[in-house]
Amino acid sequence: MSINSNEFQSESETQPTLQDEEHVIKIENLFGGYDQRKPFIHNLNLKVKKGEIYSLLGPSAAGKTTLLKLILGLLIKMKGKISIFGEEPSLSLGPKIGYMPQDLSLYEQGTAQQVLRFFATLNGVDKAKTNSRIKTLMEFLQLPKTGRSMSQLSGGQRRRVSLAIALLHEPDLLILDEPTVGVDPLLRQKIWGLMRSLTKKGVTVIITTHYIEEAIDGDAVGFIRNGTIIEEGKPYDLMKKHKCNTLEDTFLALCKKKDKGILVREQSENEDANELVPELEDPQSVSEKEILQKDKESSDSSTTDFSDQERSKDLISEYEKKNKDSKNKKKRKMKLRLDPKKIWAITKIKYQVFIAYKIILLFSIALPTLLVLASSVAFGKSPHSLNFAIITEDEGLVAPEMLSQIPLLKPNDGPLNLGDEFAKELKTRNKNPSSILQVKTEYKTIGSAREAIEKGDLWGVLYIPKHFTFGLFLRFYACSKNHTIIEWSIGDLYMDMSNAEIGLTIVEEIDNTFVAVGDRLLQNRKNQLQLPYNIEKPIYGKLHPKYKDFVTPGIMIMVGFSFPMFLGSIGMVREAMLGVTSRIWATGTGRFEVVLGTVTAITLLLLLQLAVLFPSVIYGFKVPMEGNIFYVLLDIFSLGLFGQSLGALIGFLATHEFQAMIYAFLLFFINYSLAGSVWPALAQPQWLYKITQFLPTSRAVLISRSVMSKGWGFKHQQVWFSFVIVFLWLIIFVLLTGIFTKTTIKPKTPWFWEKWFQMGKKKKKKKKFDNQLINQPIN
Ligand SMILES: Nc1ncnc2c1ncn2[C@@H]1O[C@H](COP(=O)(O)OP(=O)(O)OP(=O)(O)O)[C@@H](O)[C@H]1O
Repeated sequence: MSINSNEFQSESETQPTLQDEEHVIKIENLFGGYDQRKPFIHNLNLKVKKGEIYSLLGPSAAGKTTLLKLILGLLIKMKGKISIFGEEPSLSLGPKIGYMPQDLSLYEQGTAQQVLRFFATLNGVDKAKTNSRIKTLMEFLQLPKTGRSMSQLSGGQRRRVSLAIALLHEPDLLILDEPTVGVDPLLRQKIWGLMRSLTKKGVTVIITTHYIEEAIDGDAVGFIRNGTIIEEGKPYDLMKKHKCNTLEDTFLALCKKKDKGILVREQSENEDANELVPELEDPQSVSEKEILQKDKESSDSSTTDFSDQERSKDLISEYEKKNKDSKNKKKRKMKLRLDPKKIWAITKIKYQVFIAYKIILLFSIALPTLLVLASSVAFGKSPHSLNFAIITEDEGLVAPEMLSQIPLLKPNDGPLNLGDEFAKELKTRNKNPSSILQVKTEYKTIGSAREAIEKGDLWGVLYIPKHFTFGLFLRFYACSKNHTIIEWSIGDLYMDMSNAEIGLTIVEEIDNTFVAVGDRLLQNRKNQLQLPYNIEKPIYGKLHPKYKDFVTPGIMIMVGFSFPMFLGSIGMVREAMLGVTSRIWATGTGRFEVVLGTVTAITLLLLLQLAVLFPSVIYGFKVPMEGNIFYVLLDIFSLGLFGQSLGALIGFLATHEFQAMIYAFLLFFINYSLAGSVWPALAQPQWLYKITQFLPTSRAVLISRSVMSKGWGFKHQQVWFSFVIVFLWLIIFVLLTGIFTKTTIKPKTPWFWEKWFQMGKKKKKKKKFDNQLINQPIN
């Protein structure tokens, strides 16, 4: 069933709340744009009456979108006056305005209905009305009723969803940036019919369009070129005035007159300042090509009539002063608006994005658990199956009179050969394929074994010399100090030490083998070689601690911190790039509502992650949990919030997802390596340790480790003090997030970069100047 504009109109219950002010939009001497040093919009004046359709017409890059953003308060003006409904542009006007941006500025996930419902909530439309409005608008705009996601709709259908959003809450003012692009002629007519019927009810419409001729149906037209309105008036009046049959010709004629005027003025100023400027009779004498070229040049260089450096400086200082004044005023007026419905709508829409990628969502929930699993499987265990050779040339001790001098040796043992004993013990200890060493017997000379190490076939070789046993006998029982004898009693260990962990493991195994041989031979005095102290049952931890018990709290904290940081930053940048952020601001949704909605969404995800992680860690991987689990939860949670606020700041600073990813990676690796998560922080140089102990991540790792392996709680100084540090960081960063997350379009580059670049430029200029001086020929 198709619905025409009149049917739609009957549904509409627009009750304009306007007083009878004549002008809904009034702009005087406006300067503003993206670059605060070169305001693209300059000296612009415009008036839109209540209940009229005002068409803003101009070539590409004329400043139409920039002007609309200034009207909406999404860009900060530098000078001049903008009044909408008699007020300065502000968020509180959001519900009165329906905005359709030029770009789609919508989430690609979720169905058209879901997206419409989201914006209806942000615009304060109640539930019952939302459904009927969505139904009517979808029928009117010929949108498919099937639950297809936005990404499956055609370009034109998506733009119609975008238009529907602007119309949803029956606003008093419609600001439509090219609403008829991608729409067939029939529907275009319908849209104009709809606008006409809405204006009859008091709604005001400001529209930009590329189809200049469709503006003939509007009430007023403003021709914009190079950031300023060159003429405005009623369409037919303008056509009549410039003796043209179409609006397009009128615009061209106007441009030609203006250009000719400038050319003639410039010429006359140059030739004779007193000569009269001739009246422009024939605008056709300046070609269209010249006009387009001129427009192109001015938009490329972003220069405007207002390009004079000195004036620009005045403007900036005026702008800064004004900004300060308005900030002071705002401070007094500022009210914290927190609408739970809006916050929940933002949380829900974020989930729509997650849910669209189900596999990724499941993976995200399981991610911390998978990381702990990977680390407990792969980290902290001793290396094994290491190829190792032993070459012994030991001739042993054969003289019985010598053997009898060793009182602790078992009698009638026959000749003693410590080299053989050692080789035998080493093989016995490492007989399984998964033992630490794989003892290789094929190497007969030390040269061949060393060659094998060089080739990477062996990790090491132990060489036992010819008089090893004899040398040891003389050294210990005859107490010989002779250098040669001592040399006889020492074997040589050649190692590939390129992998420290493997090297140290082999050395430890050789040490243990020597002790085992000694224990076996000195059987009457077992433990003769044991160190003179006992390691008692540890007060905390286990006698043979596992690395996974150490590393798990660290990994949990790092995931709890970094995941929200990555998700927050990249999500924010993506939304800003899509234009969703400014569209949300335009509905009048406050920054804290957006921040809280996002935080809730990520926090819910964090909760899901913890719900999977904790049982797996405690029951699956058997990591000890000696203390109260609540402290660990609180710890990860606080760090998660900290990660989110850091992510929001990154989102503010970065202008591209790639940039956000680099910032986030940088912060992740700094924290990963300095927080003591996978290696004790006490291994750091002392000066660094003193600094890193104040990182929130270090403190969080310390808390979780203390609670999990020592059972400490709040009463313990280390725990409460660490929580204080974590909370302090959290508060500082939440405040910074609030300050930086502005409801206006963010600067292209962070202010400190800009300062840095300026300093660089100044230095370069100075250097150039110095070079010029140096290169000056000396007369
Ligand atoms: N995000 C931005 N940052 C910096 N400059 C911008 C940005 N967006 C637009 N501009 C510049 O501002 C000027 C006016 O652009 P604007 O988008 O307002 O033109 P427009 O009249 O809407 O053009 P079109 O009809 O092609 O959309 C152009 O020179 C453009 O390069």
